[in-house]
Amino acid sequence: MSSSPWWTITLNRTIICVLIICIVYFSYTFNSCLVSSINRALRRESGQLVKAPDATTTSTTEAPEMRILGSIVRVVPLIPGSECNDSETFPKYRFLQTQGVVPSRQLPDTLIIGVKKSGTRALLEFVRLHPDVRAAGCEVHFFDRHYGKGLHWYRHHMPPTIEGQITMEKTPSYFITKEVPQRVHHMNPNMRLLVVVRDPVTRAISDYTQAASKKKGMKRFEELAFVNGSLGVVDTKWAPVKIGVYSKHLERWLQYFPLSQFLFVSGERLIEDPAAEIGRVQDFLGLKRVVTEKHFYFNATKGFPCLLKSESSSSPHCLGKTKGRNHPVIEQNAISRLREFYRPFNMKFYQITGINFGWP
Ligand SMILES: Nc1ncnc2c1ncn2[C@@H]1O[C@H](COP(=O)(O)OS(=O)(=O)O)[C@@H](OP(=O)(O)O)[C@H]1O
Repeated sequence: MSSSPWWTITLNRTIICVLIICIVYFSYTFNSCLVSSINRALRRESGQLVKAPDATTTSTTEAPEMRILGSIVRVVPLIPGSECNDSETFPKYRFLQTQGVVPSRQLPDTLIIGVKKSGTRALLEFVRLHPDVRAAGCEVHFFDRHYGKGLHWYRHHMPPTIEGQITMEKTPSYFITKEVPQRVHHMNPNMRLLVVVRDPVTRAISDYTQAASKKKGMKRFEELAFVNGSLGVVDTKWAPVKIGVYSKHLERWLQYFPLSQFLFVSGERLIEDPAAEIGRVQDFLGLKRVVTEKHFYFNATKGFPCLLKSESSSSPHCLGKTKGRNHPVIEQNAISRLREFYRPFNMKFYQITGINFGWP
């Protein structure tokens, strides 16, 4: 009887080992995917998840479904923090809990108060890469819409933190809502306030583009931005125009907070050089510069900086498709007229903040 040579036996054993490892790996991966998607579905059904009112909501509801090995799986774009109160599940907290450190929810000590369509989502997603920053994923709207619900309600919408971590929230409408500065001051007079600003003309067009994407048959920008659509008198009552008068809104905030508690972030620089702008933010918050150029890459298809990894995802990803929309072409006369309108307000804003944002 001829016995097999030793190398065939070794080869067979190696093949069997590799096969076993593969089976274990695939069944583990499949099971964890299945369990997490079942969990998500159950939590969604039981109404525990409050959806973000901006991009993230849109992306989640539009996410296509596909069938994998008989299970229906929803393909959710890689947008971090798309759900409120999603933070307990992060492994770092599970580890800390086993060490006896119990994270707890705190009221925010830092707010991104605006400005709408200036890059507030990008700022939040970039700064929360820092391990000492924890943020509510969705816009909580406590100080403008839900103030009557009280601080207990507000705190519940914050992510759990451990000592030394910053709790942050962003709701861009805070900047322009009259009652908000006083309410914030009443809760915490030492609140740190981050304000992202962008050329008010581009901002107005971005705001209009968003509104037009939600409402079919909307009038042209030029018809809405001017009284009687004549390109003569700017309609300062139209929200996309009104929001861009930054100096007026800021003056209201300055009645309650000193300038030293604000950091003004350039929306343009956040796109051109995100690492530099996030560096300023980290300095302002007294954080070590952990988020650097190594965290970003420029995605040529999207035309924007994107993240190589984030708090909730280890793979490269960009903000959702409602960030970085194509704007309609606006008549040059209308743009020039709006620039003329904003110029004195921009100058005032530069003077108050001590920063020349260089808007044309
Ligand atoms: N990295 C990156 N990726 C995509 N988009 C980026 C980024 N950085 C800044 N921006 C700009 O952010 C604009 C949207 O601003 P906001 O996030 O403040 O909008 S919102 O108020 O929360 O709806 C969005 O405006 P639009 O271009 O008009 O869509 C972008 O210009």
